[in-house]
Amino acid sequence: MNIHAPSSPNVSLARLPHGAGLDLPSYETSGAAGMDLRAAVEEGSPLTIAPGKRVLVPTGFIFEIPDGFEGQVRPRSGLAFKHGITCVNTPGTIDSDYRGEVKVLLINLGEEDFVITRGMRIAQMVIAPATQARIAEITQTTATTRGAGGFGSTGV
Ligand SMILES: O=c1ccn([C@H]2C[C@H](O)[C@@H](COP(=O)(O)OP(=O)(O)OP(=O)(O)O)O2)c(=O)[nH]1
Ligand SMILES: [Mg+2]
Repeated sequence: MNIHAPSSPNVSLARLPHGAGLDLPSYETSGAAGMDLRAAVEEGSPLTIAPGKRVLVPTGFIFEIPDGFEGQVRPRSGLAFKHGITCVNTPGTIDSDYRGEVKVLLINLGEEDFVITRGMRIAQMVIAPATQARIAEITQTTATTRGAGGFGSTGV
């Protein structure tokens, strides 16, 4: 179902023991920006998020994202709209040199318990270009029309 541009980066996934049998993260439509991530919670032991609480949900995979790219973990709008489930730290940042399991930090902003079962698509990951800037300290900044104006300085 995925359509790859010639410049699409290769992302390799290593399956952890508790990810056994799970479908790989996948793009659900040909133009989907994010691949859906699935919950690697134990079969028969669903994870319940009470209202106002947060949980770290395992995905069962280690990602190898190539240099020059990052993974952005974002909420799914359906879960957010229907149940108030979102990512606390959205977008979560997955560094290209990270070799731990990707986990999703969810919070329940709804009014009811939300139950996460094995294989449930809980969030999505966008692979995006990321650069490291050359950082230098200076003593004087260049003048601009905006200057220090911000936070609504240009009007509504
Ligand atoms: O939603 C997330 C966010 C991060 N991570 C992993 C991958 C990322 O590369 C690493 C560190 O993330 P981040 O830099 O956001 O966290 P930190 O609090 O700054 O931790 P660290 O000191 O390890 O960088 O944690 C996840 O699995 N899920
Ligand atoms: Mg960090």
